[in-house]
Formats: sequence, C-alpha cells, structure tokens
Amino acid sequence: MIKIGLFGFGQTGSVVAGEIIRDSQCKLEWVIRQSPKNSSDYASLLLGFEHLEGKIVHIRDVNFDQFFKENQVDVIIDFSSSSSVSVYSSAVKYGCKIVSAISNYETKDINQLKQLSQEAAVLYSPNITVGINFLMEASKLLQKIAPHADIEIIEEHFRGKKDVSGTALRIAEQLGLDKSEHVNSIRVGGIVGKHEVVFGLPNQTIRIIHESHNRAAFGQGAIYAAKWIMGKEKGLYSMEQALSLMMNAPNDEIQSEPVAPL
Ligand SMILES: NC(=O)C1=CN([C@@H]2O[C@H](COP(=O)(O)OP(=O)(O)OC[C@H]3O[C@@H](n4cnc5c(N)ncnc54)[C@H](O)[C@@H]3O)[C@@H](O)[C@H]2O)C=CC1
Ligand SMILES: O=C(O)C1=N[C@H](C(=O)O)C[C@H](O)C1
Repeated sequence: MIKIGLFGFGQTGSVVAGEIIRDSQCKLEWVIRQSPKNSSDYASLLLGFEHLEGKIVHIRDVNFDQFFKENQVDVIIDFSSSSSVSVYSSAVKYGCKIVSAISNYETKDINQLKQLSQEAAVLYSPNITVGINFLMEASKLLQKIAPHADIEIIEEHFRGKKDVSGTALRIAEQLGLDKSEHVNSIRVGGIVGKHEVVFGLPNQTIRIIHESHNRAAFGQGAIYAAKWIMGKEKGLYSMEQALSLMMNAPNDEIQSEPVAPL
C-alpha cells in the first residue's frame, strides 16, 4: 500500500484526493491545506465516502518537522502552490518521495525542488496527464518531418486561471519555440485544460490536440507517477521519463498491457 500525503485541496487537489481514495493500491494519509475550512475533518467524508481517509490538516496548525516525523508517507503529491516546496523539504529525510504538479514555479522554488532531488526522488510535471505526453512526442516527430512548418501553440483554460499554461510553455521549450511569441492563451468558461499544436504548411494545416475533460485526468496521472517513483533512486524525473516505457515498448507490449491508464 502506498501512503500518500497531499498538498492542496482546491479545485484540482480535491478531485485528486478522490482518485487516491478510490485507488486500491494507495492510501491518502493526510491533506495539508491553507484554508482553515474543514480542519480536523477527513477528505473522504467531505468527498462523500463513508470511511475515514485523508485527515485534513490546516497549514497554520502544524510544526512540520514534528508532523512529518509522526505522519510519515511514501510520496507527497503537490497540487498547491509554488511555495509549498519549502514546507515539505524536511519530509525527505524520512525517505519520502515527491510528485509535484505545480505548473508555474517561482525561480527560487524550482531551484529548491531541484536541490531536493539531490536527496530524494522528485518527479515534476507541469501537466501530469498521460495523454499530453503523447501530444508532445507526436509534435516533436511532426516537427522533424516538416521542419519548415509554422508552429503555434494554443492553450485554453477556465476563466479564473491567471498564469500562462505551464504545459504550453514546456511544449514551446521542447519544440525550440520562443515562449513569448508562439503561445496563445484563451480563458473562457470552465474549460479544464486544452492544448493544441498547429502546424501550418503552404497547402494544409495539421493540428494535434489534447483535452482534459475532467480533473480526474490529473489525479490518474499523479497516481501513476506516485507508483512509478516508488522504485526510483534520488534524482529529478519528468512525466515523459515515467511514460517512456509505454512510448518505447515494442508493439506487442503496448497492445497487451498498457503501462498507464489513459
Ligand atoms: N500538472 C498538472 O497537470 C496540473 C497542475 N495544476 C496546478 O496545480 C496547482 C493548483 O491548481 P488548482 O487546484 O486549480 O488551484 P486552486 O487555487 O483551486 O487550489 C490550490 C489550493 O492550494 C492551497 N494552497 C496554496 N498554497 C498552499 C500551501 N503552501 N500548502 C497547502 N495548501 C496550499 C490553496 O489554498 C488552494 O486551496 C496550480 O499550480 C495548477 O497550475 C492543476 C491541474 C493540473
Ligand atoms: O491550472 C490548471 O488547471 C492546469 N494547469 C496546468 C498548466 O498550467 O499547464 C495543466 C492543466 O492544463 C491544468
């Protein structure tokens, strides 16, 4: 059983908590949240389950050195904010691994996360869905086939998302594009997350699109990453690496036993 601690119980973290609770190989030990709401409750009860799982802990109520010593977990999953890395850095001395899904880090915080990976296994992904990594691989392949194509990235999210999509910035980086020139953001309604790479050729246009319809997609990706990182030594890993078996496996393996749920 993989013991998981979760940072963040917002619009994504609360859905991720439900996915962890539903997974038979994982146990949600605790949820650290910033809001004093529902403190000392259980995430399971708040999400409609009948058993007790995922004690809700208010960040102001804990001495983290003591908390991590007394509430040790195998993996911390972070869906909170850039600054949380400074909170859970002390957990790694108890052997804890980290899966961070924070999409846009402040420079000091991403540097601290990289520093942490010298003592612990850390997986960081601005988009932790399985599907977006296929979009990235397909885009890199198409760019090789059509090196002269014009390329634009379109990212669409819910109206309240303030930052530019970390996923789109990473796609631009992987394709060698100027992030300030070739990432186009749309903020409308309740779109969970859509990324489109548009390849413009003289007589045709090719579009590669990934769309998350439900935040459970992020929960499934985070759980896959948590299971994958359990066997890893200290170091910094990406979701592309965690999925590389799926993308590089011989055809018969892919057909018979997909490595991760789509
Ligand atoms: N990598 C991926 O695939 C995905 C990444 N994200 C990222 O996850 C983060 C959260 O996204 P949302 O849930 O939409 O935002 P949100 O604002 O709804 O939730 C964030 C929650 O974290 C809490 N929080 C902030 N700092 C905290 C701390 N130090 N300790 C504990 N809790 C803290 C906030 O109070 C809030 O409840 C964002 O960075 C977002 O970009 C979201 C979806 C997918
Ligand atoms: O804030 C979100 O919700 C999401 N953020 C990530 C990003 O910024 O790329 C990933 C996903 O699209 C949802």
